[in-house]
Amino acid sequence: MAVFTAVSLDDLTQWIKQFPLGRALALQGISSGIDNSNFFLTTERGEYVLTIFENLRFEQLPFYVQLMRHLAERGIPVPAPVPAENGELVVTLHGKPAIIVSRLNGASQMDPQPVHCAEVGAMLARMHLAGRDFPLAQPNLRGLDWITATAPVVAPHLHEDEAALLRTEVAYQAQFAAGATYAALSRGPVHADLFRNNVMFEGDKLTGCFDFYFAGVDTWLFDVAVTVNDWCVDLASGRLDTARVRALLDAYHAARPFTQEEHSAWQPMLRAGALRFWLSRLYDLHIPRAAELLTPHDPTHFERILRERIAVAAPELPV
Ligand SMILES: Nc1ncnc2c1ncn2[C@@H]1O[C@H](COP(=O)(O)OP(=O)(O)OP(=O)(O)O)[C@@H](O)[C@H]1O
Ligand SMILES: N[C@@H](CCO)C(=O)O
Repeated sequence: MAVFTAVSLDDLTQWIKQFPLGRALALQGISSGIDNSNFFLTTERGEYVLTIFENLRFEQLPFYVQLMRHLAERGIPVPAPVPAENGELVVTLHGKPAIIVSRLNGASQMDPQPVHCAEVGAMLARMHLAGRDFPLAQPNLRGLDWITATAPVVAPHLHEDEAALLRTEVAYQAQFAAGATYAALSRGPVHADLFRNNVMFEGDKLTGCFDFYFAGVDTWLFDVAVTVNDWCVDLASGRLDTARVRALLDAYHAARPFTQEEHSAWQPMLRAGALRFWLSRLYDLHIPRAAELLTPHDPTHFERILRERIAVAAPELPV
């Protein structure tokens, strides 16, 4: 659980007046999530989510918040930010940037079947296409620059075989990213963290996705790889489940066909997606931040996935 910044209903009495939401009636800390402080907020107008940003700076937020607004306006089911009376989307709460967004219905599907993966694939492709005319640009802040800078910070905490894998994979990814295939990949705003716990379902129907605070401009294929590595994985072994992979990729491909370069880049991108989350989980485990309550995610899950993606050819992209 993570509520890094404590907030009470009393704290909101005056603060909420800058939003057209009436009085705040109830506030409940949300027990999942490791990056921001999140609260379910009930006001006289309805149900919302209040997020206080613990790590992102004020000037970094317009990208995420405007992207959510942009996508919501184009029919992608994402939380719509609520503007304050003065038009601002991001305001200050307890000295930190904060935002109120609409609350999505539904619940996470933590045991996804091909039908759910198809919904996710179709939505992801639509999201990529809807982001093409988004005017703001910010790099993926967990991209290769971050990976290259962070790996040496984490490496001293690792066993030698893990440190060696980390070094080798960072070098492999740096080399791949310098090549012509990588340069030819389609890119744009990507979610970059579209895990099971960031998507809502009602029955088999996807109702929305949230947690855009790792979004950035990167290759669309990286986003697909991150999504497949989570939605289509056998949790015990790290192997990909072919039926789920097929369902997700076919649905994506139907809305936004994969390119020739993307076929060549698929396996390296699956590795890149695994490396990114192995490293961030290692970082959170070995270099923790102060929090009232924090349960770090298990890094060995993504170490297993990375080793598996290096060793085993993934199902190919559809043609
Ligand atoms: N717009 C929303 N509608 C409904 N529920 C939401 C919404 N935003 C967040 N939540 C709930 O809050 C929880 C935490 O949110 P979120 O995943 O954004 O936090 P986080 O700290 O960025 O998490 P992490 O980075 O670990 O995924 C979610 O699991 C979900 O239950
Ligand atoms: N999805 C990430 C958490 C950060 O959002 C993980 O599973 O490591």
